Amino acid sequence: MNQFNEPKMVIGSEEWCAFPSINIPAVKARIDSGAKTSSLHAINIHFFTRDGVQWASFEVHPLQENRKITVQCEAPIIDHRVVKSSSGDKEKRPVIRVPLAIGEKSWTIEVTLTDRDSMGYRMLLGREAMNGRILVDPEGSCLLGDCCQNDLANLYKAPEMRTEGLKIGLLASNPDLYSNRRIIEAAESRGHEIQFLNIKNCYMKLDATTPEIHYRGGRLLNDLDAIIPRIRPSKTFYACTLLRQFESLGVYCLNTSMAITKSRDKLRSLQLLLDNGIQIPTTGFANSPLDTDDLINMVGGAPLIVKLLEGTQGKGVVLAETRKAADSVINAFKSLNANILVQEFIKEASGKDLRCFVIDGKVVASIQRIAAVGEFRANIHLGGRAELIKVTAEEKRLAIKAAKAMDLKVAGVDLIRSNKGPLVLEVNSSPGLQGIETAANEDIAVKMIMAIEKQLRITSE
Ligand SMILES: Nc1ncnc2c1ncn2[C@@H]1O[C@H](COP(=O)(O)OP(=O)(O)OP(=O)(O)O)[C@@H](O)[C@H]1O
Ligand SMILES: [Mg+2]
Ligand SMILES: [Mg+2]
Repeated sequence: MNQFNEPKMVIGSEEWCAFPSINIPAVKARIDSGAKTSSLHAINIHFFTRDGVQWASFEVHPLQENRKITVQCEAPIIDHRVVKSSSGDKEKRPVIRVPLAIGEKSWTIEVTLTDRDSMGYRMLLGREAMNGRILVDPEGSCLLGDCCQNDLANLYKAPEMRTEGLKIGLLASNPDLYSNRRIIEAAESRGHEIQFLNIKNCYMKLDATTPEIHYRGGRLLNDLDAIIPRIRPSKTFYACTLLRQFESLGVYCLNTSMAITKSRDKLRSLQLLLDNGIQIPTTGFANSPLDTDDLINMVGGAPLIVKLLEGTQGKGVVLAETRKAADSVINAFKSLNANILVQEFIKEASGKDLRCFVIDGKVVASIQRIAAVGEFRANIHLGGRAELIKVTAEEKRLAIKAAKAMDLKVAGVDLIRSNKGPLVLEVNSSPGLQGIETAANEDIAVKMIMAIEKQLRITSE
């Protein structure tokens, strides 16, 4: 018996509960008597005043691994508390007081609001909320009843739970490109509705309460489930701004703005690769032509590679065979105010490199690119040819690690085989499909669509 003159309820280590007053009919909570406070996954928290009291509006994705179902909530804020998370980080969080429904019972508890997206559970029930009412059987799970997919579909309205029939936007510049045509085909073949969104025709309204994205002519782009960004380098800045807007509207972006920004900055991405223990060719970078001499020494002298930071398709990559040539090329670029990096030349690669296509932490296809005769750059656009290759386990691991270092869900990782082992040259966030689909005979576009389906699927686990 407890102070309420009722027997205590026995619950397991995870249970379904609900917050009816904020329209959350079901959320699976991790029961953790080791934690003092309870917390609920909340994003886009905005504070406002109502009748002289501080309130917050926030969004909850109540189901694990599902960002598609969003509940819009509002509640008065009773406090802001510093909470130490399980990882030891301190965070100041708003606190709300809401009735918790669990099993047949309901009582009011205090809950802190925080972004728990990276955690397994959308809610954590701590001991303060359980005091006097609950006994925990750590071996048990969902002792008060489980919720199956059907229950959840009913609770959160069935049409929103489908993983077919997603509305996908392909954010790119040219609908006729092979890669874009293939992505559109693949999405349609899997029963989704996909629309081509030309980056230059999208514009946005920044506003705390009603942020929006419009398409030329005024059409509101507000009901998309996912965006596939395919962004050419020259459009990175504007397209990433658009992507951030989509992200803040809760639209799932196959590659995030943050990941694309990281990988597009050649120097930053090389630094990030090194930070993650990934080998790259020795690289030098300097601001002033006065340091050219030492810069050349740093990468082991000539022959060496000079790369324009904004280059792509191999266009800004130059091989300087002698020290004199290196010196003049570097100084010529500098005098044009071009940003360059200088890199050790991996001669033993003999004009070959590897492209590993990574989707969702797996290498789905790999090709070897072989430079045209008399050329050291293996780019297909420069006459290189692609052939299927079986990459080693180490190379696969390296490619996966490199994509992860950039947080890219979809990445084309370029590797080069050196005497020191495989080195990463770069990580591309919008890797082309033509060369690799043809050589590897794989439907990579469909795999990209399936990664979205997986992300937006509903799980009751
Ligand atoms: N340090 C190096 N040593 C030897 N060869 C290199 C080196 N760096 C680049 N290359 C060759 O030049 C090609 C182009 O270089 P890189 O990939 O860095 O440039 P890019 O312009 O970004 O090309 P893209 O983004 O289209 O793949 C590589 O695919 C590789 O074949
Ligand atoms: Mg590149
Ligand atoms: Mg490349």
